[in-house]
Amino acid sequence: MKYISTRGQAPALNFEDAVLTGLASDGGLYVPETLPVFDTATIASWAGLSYQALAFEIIKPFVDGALSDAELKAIIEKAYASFRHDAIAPLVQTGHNEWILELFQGPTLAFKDFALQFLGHLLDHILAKRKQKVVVMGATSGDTGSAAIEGCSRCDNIDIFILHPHKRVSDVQRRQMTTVLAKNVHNIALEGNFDDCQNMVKASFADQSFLPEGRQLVAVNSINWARIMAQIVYYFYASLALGGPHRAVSFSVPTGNFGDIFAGYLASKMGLPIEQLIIATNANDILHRCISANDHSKQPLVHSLSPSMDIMVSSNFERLLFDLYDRDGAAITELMTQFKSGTMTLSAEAMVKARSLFSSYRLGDEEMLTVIQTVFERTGYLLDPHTAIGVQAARSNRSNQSTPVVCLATAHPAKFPEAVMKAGQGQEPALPHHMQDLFEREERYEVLANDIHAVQKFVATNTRK
Ligand SMILES: Cc1ncc(COP(=O)(O)O)c(C=O)c1O
Ligand SMILES: N[C@@H](CCOP(=O)(O)O)C(=O)O
Repeated sequence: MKYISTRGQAPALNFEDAVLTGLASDGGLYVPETLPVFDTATIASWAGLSYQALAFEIIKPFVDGALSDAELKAIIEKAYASFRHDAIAPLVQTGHNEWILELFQGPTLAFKDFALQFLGHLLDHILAKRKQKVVVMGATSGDTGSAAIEGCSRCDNIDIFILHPHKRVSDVQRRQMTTVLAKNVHNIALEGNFDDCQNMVKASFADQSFLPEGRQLVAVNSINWARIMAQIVYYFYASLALGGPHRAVSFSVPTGNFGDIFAGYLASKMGLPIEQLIIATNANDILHRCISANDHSKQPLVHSLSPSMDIMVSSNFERLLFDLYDRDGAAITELMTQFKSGTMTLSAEAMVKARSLFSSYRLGDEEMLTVIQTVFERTGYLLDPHTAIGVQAARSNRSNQSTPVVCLATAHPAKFPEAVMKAGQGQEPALPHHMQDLFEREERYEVLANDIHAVQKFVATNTRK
């Protein structure tokens, strides 16, 4: 299977090179040239498989022989061994045909562990085989960073640099990153917002001449195809548990960089019956404005109580646009150039296609707190702020009460005690056992100005010889 760029100019790559390359040389994102499509009988035959066994079936066609079956199985086993629940992604019912898919049972308590545990072991395998050392550079609004550090820090062939917006992530999120004192792990608190961090990472991929000789950058953000690929699995897993593929299921997805919901879109293209994909946003609602009113204009970034979704420029939306524009790389290049100046307008045809599967919703902080409160009062279930936005989006946008709706619980509430306390839940949600001493651990991070030269100098200086 070949991987091609959404902008049509970069060379097509095989799986291994697509994983190591991250951003394409023309500024686009890699996507598979064709998708595997599974028929109903095949999907039905997967009912009852363990999460790991299902992951093998879904990931194997994308890997396309780059790993033997035994190697792929071993990577999957290692990736999910550290999850705290045997179901890996358990479902909990919170209403009539309404389900929460708990994606926070991994080591860093967010859905990012699903892909980053996998990617960490995959990189470990590929780099050891190639005897290659790389530099990982990633941007985080709070969750990708710790999951990437947890996934990659054990790999001696990697030096990892994570940029987070200074003072804009929760204390738990920051400490999950900055208390890892391994010599190959570096945290940069950037005096800017998440979009600044992400821009800087993308610009660094475009010109890597600042790196020491012989090193290349590898992406841990969802610009890396392997991230998206691993996230497709849980859409199939949830659907199979609720009667799929003989019954359609809808999904409500708290959305920022559009990676998670894009994985759901791919699941539907691969044959999984999905009725609705609901894009749930906070006050940084560019995707909601785009789907509801074809208004894809940048607005000043708002700091919300769901900080991981404080994102204005959603990387993976470009991957969807590529499909909406019939995979025309030139059209995407033109759109993205237009967007650089602040806004872009989608064609009427693209809007019709997008709306045939996607709907959207926006929820501000105050309403989000009410959702946490009311769901807790009725069911005893404590939502994190991001998941709460997804739950309300599901309740507001569902077109069919007889279709199960699955709300993706993207983080554990203990990562956001401030918001949960504001919702009036009395006591702070407890951190799991392995994080009990998080606030006693020593921290190490560097505060840097929002200046690409300062950041690149820091990366170059701290990359091990
Ligand atoms: C807790 C949480 N929920 C939702 C999101 C949004 O996911 P995506 O960026 O894949 O749209 C993120 C980060 O992006 C997150 O950390
Ligand atoms: N919410 C994310 C932002 C980065 O998204 P990614 O999926 O592209 O890594 C975070 O927590 O860092």
